[in-house]
Amino acid sequence: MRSLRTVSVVGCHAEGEVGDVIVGGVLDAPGCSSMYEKMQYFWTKKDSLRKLLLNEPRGRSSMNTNLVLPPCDPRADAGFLIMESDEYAPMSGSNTICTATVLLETGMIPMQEPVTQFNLDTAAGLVGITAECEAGKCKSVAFDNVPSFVFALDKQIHVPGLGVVSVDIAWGGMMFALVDAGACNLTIENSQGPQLIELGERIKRAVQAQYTPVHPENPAIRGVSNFGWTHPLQDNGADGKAAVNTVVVSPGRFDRSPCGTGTCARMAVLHARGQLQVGETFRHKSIIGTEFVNHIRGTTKVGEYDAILPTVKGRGWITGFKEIVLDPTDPFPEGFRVGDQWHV
Ligand SMILES: O=C(O)[C@H]1NCC[C@@H]1O
Repeated sequence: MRSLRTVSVVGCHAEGEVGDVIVGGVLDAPGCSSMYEKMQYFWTKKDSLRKLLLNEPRGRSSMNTNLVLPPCDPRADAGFLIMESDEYAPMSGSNTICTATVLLETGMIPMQEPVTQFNLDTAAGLVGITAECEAGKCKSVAFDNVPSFVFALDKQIHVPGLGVVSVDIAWGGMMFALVDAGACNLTIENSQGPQLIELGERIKRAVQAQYTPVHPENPAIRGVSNFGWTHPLQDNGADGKAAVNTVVVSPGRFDRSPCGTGTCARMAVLHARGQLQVGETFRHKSIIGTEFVNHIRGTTKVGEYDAILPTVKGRGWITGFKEIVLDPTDPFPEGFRVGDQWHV
């Protein structure tokens, strides 16, 4: 067998969402002073790597791959970049949990039981990790995400073929448009999958055409890229507050996890509406019934915006160890997408 390149990958999922982790075979981005610059380097100069790994036949529509790199922030123990099907994400919750789990369980970051704490550098900023560890297993990963905030509540968006829809727009490490599923006569369940996907993508495109949020600290981060369907918040007393959601990840498939960045965007919206206070437990559930357990640590400001400091906790599991290769005669060096599985 011949190979143009070999990439070492540890397979992983967090609460159902695949977040494989590249641990070897890819060199660092040269001359960058931030993870955001490294992200831009890979996106503009090395994007064939993302396509090779995420498109078929090596990938599938519902997966992500993370690239571990040296950090730029001296406070961080490692850096990583997040590759998704249609973009590099500045930050991602499920991918942070996968990356932290792999770093600890492969020994790239020394595991200390019962708790290991370290920092990861991301394109959105520094993220603090607190991992519960026992007998060599990383049992849970809590991450202190970047400050999250609301751009607009109840933004009235005209959606072709549907009419006016009320949309909340918030940053949680990615830009989200959030819509109450009930307001569109939908329920978050697999039997309504096709409608949730089609309408979610349609509303997202309408938002993109009518409103462009810009991150005040990095104006290059602009525009909504993710759409989330929400169910109303439930108050379960001593067990905390809870809600079901599903995020439609581009180009049109469900996040299998409760979506960490979407969870932070939702907590920012709930806090802005007075429905979730600092310190209260918020259990966010996915379409497959998995859960992130979350809270707001405090509040701050980002530019002119009132922001929350969110913490998200979930679990990751290693699924395998793979050597990805590219034979020089393979006719699909950047893979391909097919209309049965991909919204092409
Ligand atoms: O947990 C999250 O934030 C994400 N999961 C896949 C898509 C989002 O990046």
